[in-house]
Amino acid sequence: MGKLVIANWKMNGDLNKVNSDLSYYANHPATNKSNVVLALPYLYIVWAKHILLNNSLIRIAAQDLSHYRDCGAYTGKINGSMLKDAGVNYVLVGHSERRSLLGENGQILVDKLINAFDNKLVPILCVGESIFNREAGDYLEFIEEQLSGLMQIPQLKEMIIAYEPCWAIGTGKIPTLLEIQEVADFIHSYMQKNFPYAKIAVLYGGSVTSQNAHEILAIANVNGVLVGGASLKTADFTAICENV
Ligand SMILES: O=C(CO)COP(=O)(O)O
Repeated sequence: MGKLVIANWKMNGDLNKVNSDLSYYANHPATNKSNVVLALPYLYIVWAKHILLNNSLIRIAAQDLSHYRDCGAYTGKINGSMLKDAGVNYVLVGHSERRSLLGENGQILVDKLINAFDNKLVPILCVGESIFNREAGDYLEFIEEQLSGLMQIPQLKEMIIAYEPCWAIGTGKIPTLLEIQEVADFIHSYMQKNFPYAKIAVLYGGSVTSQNAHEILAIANVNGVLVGGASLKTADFTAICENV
């Protein structure tokens, strides 16, 4: 399996954009691949599957799921079984915007991950330090703490960890290649030590562009990229996908 390129549209786009961008990606050899994943707003997922039809290899991710595992009286929530039903393959969990804006952490994230595993979705857990932890030099301890909830998940099998330093998201600032490699190596060895039976991929995210994607994707232990802003422009996202 080649390296993954995952677009996180966040709360952007409309039906016109879904129609035009996905038709374009489905017909472009650089993007019509099973290692290209689009994380769309919930509302557009079923329609996106319709546009992609059966002949497209592109996979769909959701940007979140409920921490309530059963269906029921949870107004506004979306369960893992509904995502599976809609043809979703992957789901983001614990994106730093949700951690900081909505206070998501700890048990809520563990429950979301269990909801994903129980429904055969591959979760993409986002981790990453603030600028304070980076400057204080305790960023690896911080990330280890963010990973520690995984110990509560016996059904952990296949999952993706996205290293997204908060200070690199939407800022145009990006760690050096050695800094990315250090954290990717750290995450791989943590997962190998604690979950030797699991299939793990580690991604980098934060100010990935068509200019820097090539060298980031060349780092051995980086198994792909998670792209925010640059994934909203079809030419830029296609250029990033041309690197894998
Ligand atoms: O948060 C991100 C992807 O999940 C990264 O966003 P940017 O690529 O806009 O920095």
